[in-house]
Amino acid sequence: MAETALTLRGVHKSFGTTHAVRGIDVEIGRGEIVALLGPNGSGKTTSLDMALGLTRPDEGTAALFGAPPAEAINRNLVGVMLQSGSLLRDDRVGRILTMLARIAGVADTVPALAKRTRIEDLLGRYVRQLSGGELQRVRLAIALVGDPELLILDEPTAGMDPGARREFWELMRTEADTGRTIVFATHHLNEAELFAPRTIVMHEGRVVADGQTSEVRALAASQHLTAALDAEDWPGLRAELAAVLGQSDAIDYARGQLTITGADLRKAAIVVLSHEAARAVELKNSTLDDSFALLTTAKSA
Ligand SMILES: Nc1ncnc2c1ncn2[C@@H]1O[C@H](COP(=O)(O)OP(=O)(O)OP(=O)(O)O)[C@@H](O)[C@H]1O
Repeated sequence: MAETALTLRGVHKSFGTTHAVRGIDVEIGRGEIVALLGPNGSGKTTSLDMALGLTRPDEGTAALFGAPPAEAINRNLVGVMLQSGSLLRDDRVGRILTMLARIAGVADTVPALAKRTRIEDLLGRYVRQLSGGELQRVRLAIALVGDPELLILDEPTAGMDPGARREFWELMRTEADTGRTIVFATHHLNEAELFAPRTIVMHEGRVVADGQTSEVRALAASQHLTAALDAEDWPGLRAELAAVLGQSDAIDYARGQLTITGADLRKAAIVVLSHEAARAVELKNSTLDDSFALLTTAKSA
């Protein structure tokens, strides 16, 4: 079998006037765990749908294990947990799983699968009786029915509280340890950091970063420097700062408050600290979400 689990080559997709995916190239090797990160509407779902053959690209090609997506899916190589697609509310969890396992020819594996995904006590429940977190665990079990090589998850923890989210990633860790390839879309940088060695960042239909999650994180790392300053002191300090700030650093002064954002503001901090008029000087590292915003806006500018 091909060493590459998922390939998107030069894919574009438009919906009417919305150019949702603008020529992306992605190759994911077997056994990799990859986070697909991006804000709402950045093209994550459309890209995964194209990889799965659910949406046809306007241009470019998609392949799973070197073959057309439908072929890999028919061979039970792929398990999916999509945002769309609901389960029959008036059916019992156990019946749904058994039915799907029978179709896949693995009916005898349901008890072990239920144990692994911690849904044993849910098997007798109706789908309509499940909480959001329970439903997602059931959907994960369904994705795992055919013991797929590749697991594709589109925002699997959407709507979960922090406890359910933590439990979900614990389950996923067990699945990852079996050597499965896992690709998941998320809005949460911390999920990428905790779980995926590789992160692909999408913004406005393009890949704006692709690499080791720690590198992507470092690329986006930023600092914020804030200080209080009277308006008459601002021109003098601005002149001093001009000598130490880089082109990509953003500087703003309004209503007595100075704010600077940049990758490394240590020199600027020394300048501001040594300026007598500046008060309440603070230098902070950005939060993960700040970094993400900086990364995506910087690339689209
Ligand atoms: N079937 C569709 N018809 C019309 N527009 C669509 C359709 N599917 C997606 N779009 C548009 O394409 C763009 C990309 O959407 P997509 O769902 O791929 O983004 P996303 O990154 O997965 O977003 P989210 O994080 O909100 O799920 C958006 O502007 C969206 O409104």
